[in-house]
Amino acid sequence: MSGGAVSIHWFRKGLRLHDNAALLAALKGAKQVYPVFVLDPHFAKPEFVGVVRYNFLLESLRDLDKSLRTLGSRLYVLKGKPLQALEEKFKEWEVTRLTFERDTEPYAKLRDTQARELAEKHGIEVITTVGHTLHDPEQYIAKAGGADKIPLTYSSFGTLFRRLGKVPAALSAPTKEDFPQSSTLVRTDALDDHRFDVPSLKDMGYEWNDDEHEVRFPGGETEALERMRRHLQRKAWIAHFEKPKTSPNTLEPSTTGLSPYLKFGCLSPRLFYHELARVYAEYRDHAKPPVSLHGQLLWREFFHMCGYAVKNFDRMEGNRICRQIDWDTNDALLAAWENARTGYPWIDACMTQLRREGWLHHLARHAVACFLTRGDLYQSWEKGAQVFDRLLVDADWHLNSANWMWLSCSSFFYQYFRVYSPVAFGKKTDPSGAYIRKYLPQLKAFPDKYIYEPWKAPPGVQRSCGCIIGKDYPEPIVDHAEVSAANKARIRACYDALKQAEKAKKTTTKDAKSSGGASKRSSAQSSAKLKKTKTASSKR
Ligand SMILES: Cc1cc2nc3c(=O)[nH]c(=O)nc-3n(C[C@H](O)[C@H](O)[C@H](O)COP(=O)(O)OP(=O)(O)OC[C@H]3O[C@@H](n4cnc5c(N)ncnc54)[C@H](O)[C@@H]3O)c2cc1C
Repeated sequence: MSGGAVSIHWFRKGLRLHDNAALLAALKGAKQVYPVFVLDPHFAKPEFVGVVRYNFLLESLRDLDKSLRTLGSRLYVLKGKPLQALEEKFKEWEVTRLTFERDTEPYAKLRDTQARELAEKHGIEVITTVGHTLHDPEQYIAKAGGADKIPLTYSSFGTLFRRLGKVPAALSAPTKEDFPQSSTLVRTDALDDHRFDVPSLKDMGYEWNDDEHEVRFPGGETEALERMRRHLQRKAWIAHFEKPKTSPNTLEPSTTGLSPYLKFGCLSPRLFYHELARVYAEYRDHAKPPVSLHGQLLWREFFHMCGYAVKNFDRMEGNRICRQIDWDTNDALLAAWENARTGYPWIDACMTQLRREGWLHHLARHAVACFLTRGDLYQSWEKGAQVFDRLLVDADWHLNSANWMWLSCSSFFYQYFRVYSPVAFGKKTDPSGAYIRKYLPQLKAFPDKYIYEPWKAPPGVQRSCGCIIGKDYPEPIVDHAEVSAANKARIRACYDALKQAEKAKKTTTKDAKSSGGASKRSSAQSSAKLKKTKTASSKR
């Protein structure tokens, strides 16, 4: 074949054709383009990635393949370790250009550096772009003056965000015409080569059980765009959306439900941002951050920046912004929480929805995260984040870690004395417990009066409801009033100890300075720093 590049566009996140700068770079002046996704069987394990999310991924790949075929191309799904799989194809396909969207998680950053080195060793040009966030996380850091100077409150992040200027416009998807000589881009035999087809769940070692799981969010760009457009048609709803006013226990999501699509990049955050702006332009009194939908995208942006800039963001140790708290370790309590066996119907219904659908409303996430950590069970937020990371269809390393730190009062939010009640919280928006009745059918016959506290129902009522507490459904695993009071005292003691340590450090530094030898070493304990920071808004 004569002149022009032979490109691999490597899809990882960014599973879309619209607003895909790296894909467009692959197409530019190319004589051949291979859109590739590498499935690493190492991660295709229910203990790492739950079946609901894996199914979403495969559906998204199928959708991508279908869309590419309408352009005369296809998706090439390779299996194996990404670097090995790519290197094989570099040689076989005589590749001259590799393009991909930059990824910001620690594992992905290392993988991408190695991929770049490997490609360059083969003399392959590498083009990377940013498309998973509104702005490049590097730009925030540069503007802030370094990774250790990034803002750690939402309001100061808002200032930094504005200093970066306009959010870049979303790019259009390539059309058939953008694929130069599209009919020759892909050898026709490759279109029928089933070696590269998207595998089934079963092929990847997963079992789907209709009794246990439900597809609430079908994967793919097509579905993402349709969902976004459906929401955008409800202009007044978009314009006046205020997150704290949405309900955590409606039977259909009361928020957009776009998180799985943003997580996998089936939907460009820039496209969503600009589409929202068009609606806002029609309403003078539209809602504003932090509670508006733009505000939600800014939370996403803020936490992505933090996760990118702060080392060990997904753990307590060595994480400079995470307060060190003396969490307990009790596997039985953790298992009861994870398996919806706490005896608190509101908490157990949420955990059932999570396992079944891979999704929970934000405030339901608040409720179960608070319950596991500072509220009731006093287990480490890291353990809870790991469970979420496995079960959520929208599991996102940055957002999950950040929100768990928030809810456990380890970072961003410090009002440890404000604890959610596992009884009263859900009742506020769903007094008759329709949500509990859906996810915990064993309780469905209980009168409204007892649905949040079935252990209070007299034995005769329990018998007539066909559910004996302690036999058919657990007794409450802890006494909320008792443990939450004790936990508040424990967190307060941790905060006080950290304050003392900070004070002592300051005195030592002052003494060292006055004796002429100021220590510049910033200890890992600066993670415990108790600056009088303005508490970030709890309205989100
Ligand atoms: C303990 C805990 C863990 C969480 N883990 C994740 C996670 O792994 N992945 C994830 O996408 N979200 C996570 N969230 C944030 C939030 O709950 C979800 O983004 C939201 O519920 C998704 O529903 P939605 O798309 O309808 O949100 P909408 O309210 O419609 O918001 C639109 C988009 O804004 C972003 N967004 C909204 N709220 C937040 C937030 N608090 N932080 C960051 N971004 C936000 C999401 O991308 C969301 O899709 C977590 C929250 C908590 C409390």
